[in-house]
Amino acid sequence: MKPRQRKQYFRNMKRSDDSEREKRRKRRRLIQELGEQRIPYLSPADPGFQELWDSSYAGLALRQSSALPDGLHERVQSALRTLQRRGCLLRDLVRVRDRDVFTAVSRALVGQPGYTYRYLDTRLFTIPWHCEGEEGQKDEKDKPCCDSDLRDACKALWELNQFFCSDVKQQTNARGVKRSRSDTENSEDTPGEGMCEESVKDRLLEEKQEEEEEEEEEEEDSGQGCSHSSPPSSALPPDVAGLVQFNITLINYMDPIAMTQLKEEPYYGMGKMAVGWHHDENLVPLSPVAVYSYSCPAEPKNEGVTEKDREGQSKEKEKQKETKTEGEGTSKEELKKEEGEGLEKEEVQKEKACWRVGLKVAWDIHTPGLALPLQSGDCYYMTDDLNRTHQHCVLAGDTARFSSTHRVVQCCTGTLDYIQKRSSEALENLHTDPEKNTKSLKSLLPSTLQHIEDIHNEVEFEWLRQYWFQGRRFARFCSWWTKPMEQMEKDWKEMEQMTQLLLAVVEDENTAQENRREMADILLNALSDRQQHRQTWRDSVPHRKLHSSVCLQTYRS
Ligand SMILES: O=C(O)CCC(=O)C(=O)O
Ligand SMILES: [Fe+2]
Repeated sequence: MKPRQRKQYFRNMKRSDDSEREKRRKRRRLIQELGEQRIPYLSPADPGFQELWDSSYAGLALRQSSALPDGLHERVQSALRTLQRRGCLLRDLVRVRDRDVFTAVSRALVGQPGYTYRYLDTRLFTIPWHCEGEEGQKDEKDKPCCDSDLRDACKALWELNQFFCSDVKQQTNARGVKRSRSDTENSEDTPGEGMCEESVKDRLLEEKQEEEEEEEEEEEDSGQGCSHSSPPSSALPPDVAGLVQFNITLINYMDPIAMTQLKEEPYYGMGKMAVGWHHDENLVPLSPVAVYSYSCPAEPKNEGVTEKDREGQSKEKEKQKETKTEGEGTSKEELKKEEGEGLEKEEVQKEKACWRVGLKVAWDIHTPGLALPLQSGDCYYMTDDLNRTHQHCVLAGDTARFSSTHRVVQCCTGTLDYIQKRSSEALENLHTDPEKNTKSLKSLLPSTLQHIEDIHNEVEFEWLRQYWFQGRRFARFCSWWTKPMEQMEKDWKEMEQMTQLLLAVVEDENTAQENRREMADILLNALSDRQQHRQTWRDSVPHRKLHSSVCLQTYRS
């Protein structure tokens, strides 16, 4: 295991409960002291919105639904509904601030066969998408891994992905030209700068944000950091061939009627959040993200409730209006003023009925935030270094909504291909005597032994355990991962044997004293690391069991 990975594995455990408690206490105090203060944010109806976008959010591009061919909308929307109907979308159990929490949105990962995406300590496994003309990905028995319904759905998402690959590139090029022209014409004034006066409260706010971001950044730093000495091809800039190569899409779905516990956006007062402030993790540096947004009526079971609720709400509003205008002793001016305020409120209400993406500059409380409403079928792109320098959140509207978020994931340690190669590297050190049917270790070189134990941990914690709890949930409708993961479990069992063999060597008094000590050190380190990490998994097993309703195989641990 690379030192960095090791650090990541045990990061959570090293933090003492005390410091966690202290942090929580501090956060609560800051929120209290902040009171009602909010940082301004702009929406399209606000003056200065476009200027703010151009100056502080230039990496963001909106593609209205009309930019996509009609047929594509139909196929993609039907695909998203299929994923939902087939039960492929599930709330993820992720780790935030040392706690296991469910995401408010339900998700599925679709993408290149054999790819995974790791976020917030959870590794998702792709449902493979299918390219044009291809019969579909086959599993090991040469059978299609999904039925035709799902195959078509994944194909539509692949088609959308193709569209994004070329369109993002064009958009970026076009904007680049526009920007380099305007750079020479415009001054560098940032509208809105100084809008928020410095005060003690600002300072507190800043501290609060920094603290939260620190945690988010830390998450971002986790996972598949590619620290290989020579960069693998996947770490190269994403558009070396002149084309952006999105390799996966993370699908999101949420029906706000069914989710009553949504958090309020805390800094700007933007409204209820379906996804809190974050940077997207584990992407190739500077690669873009393309998002398709589809707001739709809620699923049939919820539809009645939704309609009824809305009807009720608007009747209530009407009633309130009536009583007010009829109110005696109200002067004309007062009426006008109230009407004006009412309009303003209604605008805000209308705006909040729509799903929006929120953006803010990271580490900054002076630049106003940006809230961009998304009509059904609209897309937006986050390009250049927007994802690094800014954070985004998703603000829930009134209807249910899907999004398909296309990314270029850092895949140097995240593909099946990669981990299979690592496994074989480790197993090369196992020698089987065909006659006596006994096994032994070929090399006892400390660096080799260390390398093998690292792989052993990686296979167990980054893949097998993740798969049993997260990936296996879709085995009932897609068999792509079933066989390779069974094989991986077999490999892992051999690695367990190798650890036993090493233990025997260390315990054998005939082994040279000097080597024995060194080997014992390596073994002890590896085993205590493994032990700690298994404990962490054991601690979160009850939640994960509930979540996946998958009975864990009697898994040795
Ligand atoms: O749904 C969206 O618009 C974006 C979702 C998002 O930020 C994410 O999945 O990381
Ligand atoms: Fe995101």
